[in-house]
This record gives sequence, structure tokens and C-alpha cells, in this order.
Amino acid sequence: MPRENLRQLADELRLEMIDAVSVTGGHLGAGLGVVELTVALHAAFDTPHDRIIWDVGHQAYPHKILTGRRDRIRTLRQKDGLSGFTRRAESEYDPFGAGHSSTSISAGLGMAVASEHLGIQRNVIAVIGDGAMSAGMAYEAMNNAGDMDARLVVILNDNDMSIAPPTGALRAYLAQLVSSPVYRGTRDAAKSLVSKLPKPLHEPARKTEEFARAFFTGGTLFEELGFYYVGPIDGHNLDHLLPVLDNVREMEKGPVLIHVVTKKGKGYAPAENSADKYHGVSKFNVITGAQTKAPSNAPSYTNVFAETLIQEAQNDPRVVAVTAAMPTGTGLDKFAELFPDRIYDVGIAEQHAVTFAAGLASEGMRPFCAIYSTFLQRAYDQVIHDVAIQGLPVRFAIDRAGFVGADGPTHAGNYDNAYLGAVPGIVQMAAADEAELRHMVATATAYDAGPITFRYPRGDGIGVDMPARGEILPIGKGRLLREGNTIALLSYGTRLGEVLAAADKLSALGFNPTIADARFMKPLDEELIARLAQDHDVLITTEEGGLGGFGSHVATFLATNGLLDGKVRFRPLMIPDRFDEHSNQNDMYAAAGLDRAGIVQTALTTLGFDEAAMKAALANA
Ligand SMILES: Cc1ncc(C[n+]2csc(CCOP(=O)(O)OP(=O)(O)O)c2C)c(N)n1
Ligand SMILES: CC(=O)[C@@H](O)[C@H](O)COP(=O)(O)O
Ligand SMILES: [Mg+2]
Repeated sequence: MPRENLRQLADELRLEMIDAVSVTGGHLGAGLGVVELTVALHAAFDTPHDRIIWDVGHQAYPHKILTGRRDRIRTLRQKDGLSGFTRRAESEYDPFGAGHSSTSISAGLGMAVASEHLGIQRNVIAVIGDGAMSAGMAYEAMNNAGDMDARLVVILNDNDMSIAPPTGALRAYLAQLVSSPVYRGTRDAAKSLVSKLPKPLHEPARKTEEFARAFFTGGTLFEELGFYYVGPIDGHNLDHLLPVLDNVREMEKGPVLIHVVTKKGKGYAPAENSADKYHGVSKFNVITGAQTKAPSNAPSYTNVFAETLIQEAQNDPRVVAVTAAMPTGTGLDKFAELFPDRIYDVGIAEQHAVTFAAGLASEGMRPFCAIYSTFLQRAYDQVIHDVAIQGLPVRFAIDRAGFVGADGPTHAGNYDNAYLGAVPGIVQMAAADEAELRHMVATATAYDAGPITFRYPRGDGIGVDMPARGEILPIGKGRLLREGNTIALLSYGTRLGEVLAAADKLSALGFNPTIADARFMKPLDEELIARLAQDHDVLITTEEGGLGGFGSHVATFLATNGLLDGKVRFRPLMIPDRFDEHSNQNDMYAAAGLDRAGIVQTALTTLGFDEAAMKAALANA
């Protein structure tokens, strides 16, 4: 495409993206901010031979539209549709999949080194945001790259935003680079610098006045780490971007870091004017920007956690909260309004968040580390090494535990039951409903004997009556909700609602199931589980987690104690051992057999009903 048409292309691309996301929902602000950068990268580089790696991947919608996926862009994040992130399986133009942040420089370095080994001349470009640049992994990668000649281009997309405004010293440092008086606007400044550049880079550079304007005088953090630093440049100006990218394409060796300044939500007023720059949106009206939110009669689990933590903090000055760049997602923005001095947003730095909380706990504070299940994976060693081995009472509020729907497999909260279950001495709780969550926050506040965790899913509660204050639960004790016979249903977490509905269905079929809520996965309520196993023909566990979790712990307990040697038939219902594609949560429950129909079916088949008998029974119920 002739370069004079690229501006028009960018404008059309922006409109197309706004229109598409208005019908699908998804990540909007980040993509709007990189429209020109996307166009410039595809104009300057030869993809898919050259590799563009988008960090997180939430800003890659314009890239998807330009790389053969325009006809499917209105299927974004829908079942069987395009992923909301980059995915190798989706397109040859996505050389590396993402969803979690700060992986792009490491992956890019690996690709650049591989190209050298294979004797392939190729450009590798990692595009990373200022928020993602707060994570340790980015520095581990730069430290490694800065010591090599690998032909790696890192584009730092600095929009002065993470999901919330970024925190920490890096933000101030980048702002200083952007506004520095030594950021020179003269051709002379560039002339004095071009001699430092890798050979082929400096000749064309001399010719470009805009490029000359784009030079900082050196001595930046990135230069100290061994990168050629170019910038800051206006990421919405194609006349600034293109000459720089053309020059970098010709370089003989790297690494180079291009500091690009953009605006999150650029070109769509409702996004530009909103506090979160429309980071993640539901379906919306393009004219007004108003988002459609499904009505609900119940508060979200996230809000119940935040409100209860506020109650606890009002009574106990030792309660403090830690988030890794997710103040709104975890509800801690509300806590921050009341206790600005007792909340710590450490940036995208889950490992640090956990060890920082361990330090707080070691001095007698009562830290709540609120992290999504999927992101806590990043800090697994810290949970074991810094918290559990030392028996430190860090409270882990694990949000988005279980199916997350549209974000897909990178964000699935399927694993915490298993990965935390393997840690000796940790207490694990799962809330069955919003009132239970309130009790668990209170229980965690009061528990000083070691690490304690409670998990709850994405979405709204079920509308139960809320106790004014949380009660402190006895550690390791479940509760019996209905005492029956033959079939025992033991639930861990919010599947309890479906268990109750399944029990009603089974009652209509003439059964009288026993129902229990385990509340704790660790320690297990062994007395309760033994009773259920001894007194019933069928024992079914339900949980919103995968292999190695609650069901596996119950199975181990039963087997070890000879409780599987008798009459009981044990069936653990859990998230299947596979990476589920993005979809909606309800479909995912059904596909996993974790809805009422699945539970009834498991109960009947375990009792020996064949398909025909089951159909007949259900038809008559
Ligand atoms: C390890 C990890 N922690 C948290 C997140 C949640 N998250 C997704 S995007 C984002 C902000 C990223 O900011 P930035 O890199 O500056 O990109 P921008 O959205 O501003 O373009 C966060 C915190 C994540 N994806 N991965
Ligand atoms: C890209 C990313 O990691 C986040 O924006 C995530 O999609 C947020 O998920 P929630 O919408 O569940 O807060
Ligand atoms: Mg940013």
C-alpha cells in the first residue's frame, strides 16, 4: 500500500475496531492506542517472516484485522470465535501467544537467537506496554539481551496507563524521559548520536529530520542495560514512526529499544475521557459509549470481598491490602478510597506482591494479597519459599477462581486448588456463596497461624441474605446442609447452588440426597467425609477446579483410609484436564458436567442407570 494511504488506513482501522468491539465487548483502549503503531509496523516489516510479538496481546485487535482476520473480528472472544489475545494456533502472524504480561522480550530474544543459529535473516519486534514493563521478567530479559548482539527490537509503548494509572518509580522515570529538557528537537542532536548507532542505521537517520527530533541524548536506564535507546517518539504520527522503523529494520545488530508515546483509547472520546481508558468493556453504544451491563439481583463476589475487607480494616489497623496492578478488578479501588495509606499497588509484579506481603506479615501486619487465580501462578515459588515454609500469615484473596469465560485458557482460574493444595500447612477455603465469602474474609483476618487462602469466582453471587458481619469459621470444618441417604453430594465452592438444584431434581426422582458444603479443602473435614463415604452408596464431589484439587484430595483421603474398599462409589466432578477455549461461563459449566444436569447424570449413572433408564426416569420426573 502506498505510504500516503496509510493515514486513511489507520483511520478506517480505528473505526472498524470500535464498531467490532461494540458488539463483542473486549479490550478496547489498548488497541485504539496502537492503531498507528500497528499500521507502521506492518508497513515497515515483512510479516510473518519478521516476527511481531504483542505483550499481553490485548492490544492486538488492529493487528488481527490487518492480518487476515477482519472477516471474523466480530467473533472476538465468543465461543468458536477469535481469541482476545494473540495465539499461535490462530494465525501465522501471531508468532507467540500471550494473555499474561511481560513475556514478549524473553520470547523475542529467544526467537532472535534462534534465527542466528538457523542462519535466517529476520527482524524480531517485541511491543511491550509501560505497565507490563513493571514486571521483573521484562528486566530479566533485558539484562540478558543487553549482553548480546541479538537483532531484537523492543518497542516500549508508553501510554502512562496500566489498567489503572501505573504506579512506582518507573512511571516517574518514563515521564521524566518524555518531558526532559534534554530531549532535543534539533538535527544536531541526532548528528551527534547517529555515530553511536549500529552501522546501517545511521545513514538514513541523518536524512530524516523527524528522526533527529526523536533522539534523547543518552544515558537512559535502557542504555545502561545495553540497548540503543531511540525516542521518545509520537506513536500516533506515522511520519515519525515510519522513518525510525525503516532505519531499525536495516540494523546489523541489536538490541534496540524504541520509546513510543501513545494515548490509551486514542481517537474515541468516551474511551479517552474515561478513568480506565476503556481497558475492558462490555458491549456498548458507539454513539454514547454507554456500556450494557446485564442486570443482577446480587452483588459480585469481588464487591463482597472488598466491602468485607473494609469492615475488617475498620476494626483492625493491622489489615492492609496488596494488589499487583489490579485495583479495580479485585475491588480494592474501594478499599483505597477509605484507606489510601493501607493499600499497595505494586504494579504487575505478582512475585514481589507475595514476598512483600510476607515481609508485612513477618512484622505482625495482617496483609491481604488479592490476586486472580491465574496471576498467582506467577508467584508459586514465593508462596512456598517466602510464605509457607516460614509459616507467615499472608491472606490470599483468590479472585476469578474457576472458569473465566471470554478471556480463555490463558486466564483460566482452574489450577489454584491443585497448586496450593500441594503446599504443606496452607489453609484453603472456597466460598459457596456471597455470605460464605464474608465469613471467610473474617476467618482469614483472625487467622494468624500461617498462610490462609479463600477463592471465589468471576461474576455475581446468588442473592442470599447477607450477614452484617462475617463470622469466624472453625478451621477445617464443613457443614451439612441436608441429611439424606444413598447419594451424598459434597460441594467445594460456588457449585453448591447447582448441587442444591440437582438434589431437587433427584428428590423428584424419589431420592433423598445428603448435601454438604466442605468449606475447607485444606485441612479436609475428614470426619465429615468419612461419614459421607460410610453412610452412602454414592459420593460425588464438585469443585470449580482441575485435576489435583479438592476431588483428588478427597480421593487420597478415602483410599488411604480404606474407605474405598467398601460399598461407596466415589465420583469427583471437576474441570476436565484440558485447556478450554474461550466461551461463556455457563456453557463451560455444562461442558464440564458441573451444572445441575451433569450432577444428576453422574449420580444416576453411578447408581447403575443406563442411558435408556436415565432418560425414562428424567422424563417422568
Ligand atoms: C502477569 C499479569 N498480571 C496482570 C495482568 C492483567 N493486565 C492485563 S493488561 C494490564 C495492564 C497492562 O498495561 P500496559 O502493558 O501498559 O498495556 P496498556 O493496556 O496500557 O496498553 C494488566 C495489569 C496480566 N495480563 N498479566
Ligand atoms: C488482559 C487482562 O489480563 C485483563 O484485562 C483481564 O482480561 C481482566 O479480566 P477481568 O475482566 O476478569 O477483570
Ligand atoms: Mg500502558
